[in-house]
Amino acid sequence: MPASSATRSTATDTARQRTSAGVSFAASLAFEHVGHRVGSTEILKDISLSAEPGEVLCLLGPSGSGKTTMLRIAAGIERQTSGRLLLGGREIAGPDTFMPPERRGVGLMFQDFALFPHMTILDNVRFGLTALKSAAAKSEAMAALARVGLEDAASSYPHTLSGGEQQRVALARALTPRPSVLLMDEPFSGLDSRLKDVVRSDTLQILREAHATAIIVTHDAEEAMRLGDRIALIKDGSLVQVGTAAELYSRPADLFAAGFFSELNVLEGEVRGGRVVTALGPVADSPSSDGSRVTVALRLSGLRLAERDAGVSGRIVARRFLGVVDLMTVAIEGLDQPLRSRMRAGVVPENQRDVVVSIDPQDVIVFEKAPADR
Ligand SMILES: Nc1ncnc2c1ncn2[C@@H]1O[C@H](COP(=O)(O)OP(=O)(O)OP(=O)(O)O)[C@@H](O)[C@H]1O
Repeated sequence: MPASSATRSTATDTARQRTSAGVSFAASLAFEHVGHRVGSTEILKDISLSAEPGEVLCLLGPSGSGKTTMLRIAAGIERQTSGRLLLGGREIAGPDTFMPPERRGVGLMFQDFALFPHMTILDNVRFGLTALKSAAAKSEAMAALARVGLEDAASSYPHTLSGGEQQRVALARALTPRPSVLLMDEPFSGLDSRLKDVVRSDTLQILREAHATAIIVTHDAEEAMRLGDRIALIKDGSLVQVGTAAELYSRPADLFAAGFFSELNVLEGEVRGGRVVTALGPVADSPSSDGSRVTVALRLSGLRLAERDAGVSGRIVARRFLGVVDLMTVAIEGLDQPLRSRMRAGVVPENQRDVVVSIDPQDVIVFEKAPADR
């Protein structure tokens, strides 16, 4: 009898019970100067990027930046118009080469999971194992279900499973043929936010156990930070920056990259005597010569408001309680636009309007070039 989703163990329980996957077929996947054009539209521009064996690489970028197109090219569903693609160092697509999708050993998992509704969970998982005899395929598929903690759901149908369970079945199905690289397009976007956390950490653990190379597309910076060994930030078909979460957060390549990882106040600054000076006073050191114009990004958490202290005077013009923090908008003399601050809730008394504004140097990022140059 099929197990009902109510009697099945939770994702957290199953994370403990799962059998571990001794799969190790990871390969590197490299884009070398890949460009893609459809008619007169340039969708990808000279992308060079490599996912190393066993690495989880997140492709992060706004809607329409070209992330899905990169996955489609990697899978062989689409052929790039310039550049080369290498799998384990071997060219699989280039000016004179094109290996068809079924020979690449690259797995694909899309956001809607795409389970076949009329097939049992077991049949869904063994669907990709056409090369194996029936008994071997069944035991491989059962092992894959055990890996995601859903052995007892084998004879159930997809609609009886929760969103998180369906996602784990889709992951089992994608991993069963032991792809050398697994490509995942927004795999958690259909899950509600509480379930997302559990399923994401389960997925990461399963990918680690399988030693799989994975490229995961997301438009959510926090998701990329949680999952990726490295993050590749894409904008308008170009690679903006690639690095660890800490590198992208602390040393963003430009204002766009900085704004993708935190909400910002943006100020104009000028270098005077080796210091960047803004309407909030000196905010950072600078190697640039006196008189250079710079752009200063200040994370909202770095704008401190106090009743009294050293700093410039400001007036709170709007305030919103967000639970852990208060989001406050503060007008400052000499600045056309008010600035925003996120501070621990209640630190600034509710009736306080006039405040002293100072900054936390850790939350200041200086861009030496003017935004127009970017
Ligand atoms: N076959 C096509 N013909 C014309 N334009 C296309 C084609 N495929 C993609 N595009 C365009 O290329 C751009 C990149 O699309 P892509 O789906 O790769 O972006 P994305 O970053 O994955 O976006 P999303 O997060 O919204 O899925 C978009 O502007 C899209 O409209």
